[in-house]
Amino acid sequence: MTKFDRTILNKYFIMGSQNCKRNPADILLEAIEGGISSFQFREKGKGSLSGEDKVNLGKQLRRICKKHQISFIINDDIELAEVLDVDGIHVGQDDLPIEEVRRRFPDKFIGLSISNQQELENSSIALVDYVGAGPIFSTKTKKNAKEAVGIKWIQSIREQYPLLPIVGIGGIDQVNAKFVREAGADGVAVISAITEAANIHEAVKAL
Ligand SMILES: Cc1ncc(COP(=O)(O)OP(=O)(O)O)c(N)n1
Ligand SMILES: Cc1ncsc1CCOP(=O)(O)O
Ligand SMILES: [Mg+2]
Repeated sequence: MTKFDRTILNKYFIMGSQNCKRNPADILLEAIEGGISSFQFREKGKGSLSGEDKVNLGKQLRRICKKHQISFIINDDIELAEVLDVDGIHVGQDDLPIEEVRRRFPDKFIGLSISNQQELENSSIALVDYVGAGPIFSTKTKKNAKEAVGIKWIQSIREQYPLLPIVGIGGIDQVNAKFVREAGADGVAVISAITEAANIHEAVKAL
């Protein structure tokens, strides 16, 4: 049983090998040293690994997170959630329905992507531990990402759900992160602001 604590959303690092110009394990270690609060393994999109290679990388990154007591969240891949004994699972609107994820994983924490009011109204928010709100700003990292919704989307969710843990995602960097938090988010979820940084320790600290 992994107890969910909203502070893990503070600096939520997301990465797969397709985001890395060098060894993913080294990047994750440096990000942990810099002060990330959680990690999502998102092996997805052009250049990503599959099959045994994906599992092996997942195991390596899982071990690193366990050693440093950093929450490990799997993106989309329910089968790998079991193999890697993850702490949490993140799914979006086009993934396995949240009711099914909760039924299969009563004791893990679950995050759900919410990009607009319709998705918010049609989702069983009571079943999730947190929501990923975005894309807040435009992103070059995810092809076919939805339209950027701006920080007003965070304000809107916060008004409707005063206690719901929220993490902003999409185009967030060291300059705009503070606006996301000021709008009511518990934290920021980032890929390129860390993976593309020349100095990963400094990049995480500055978020
Ligand atoms: C924290 C967080 N928020 C949102 C997402 C996006 O999830 P989804 O909409 O399912 O898109 P993919 O990441 O699966 O391409 C996320 N991964 N993490
Ligand atoms: C996975 C995902 N979901 C919405 S935007 C996004 C990509 C975020 O990447 P970046 O932090 O580099 O904009
Ligand atoms: Mg998904």
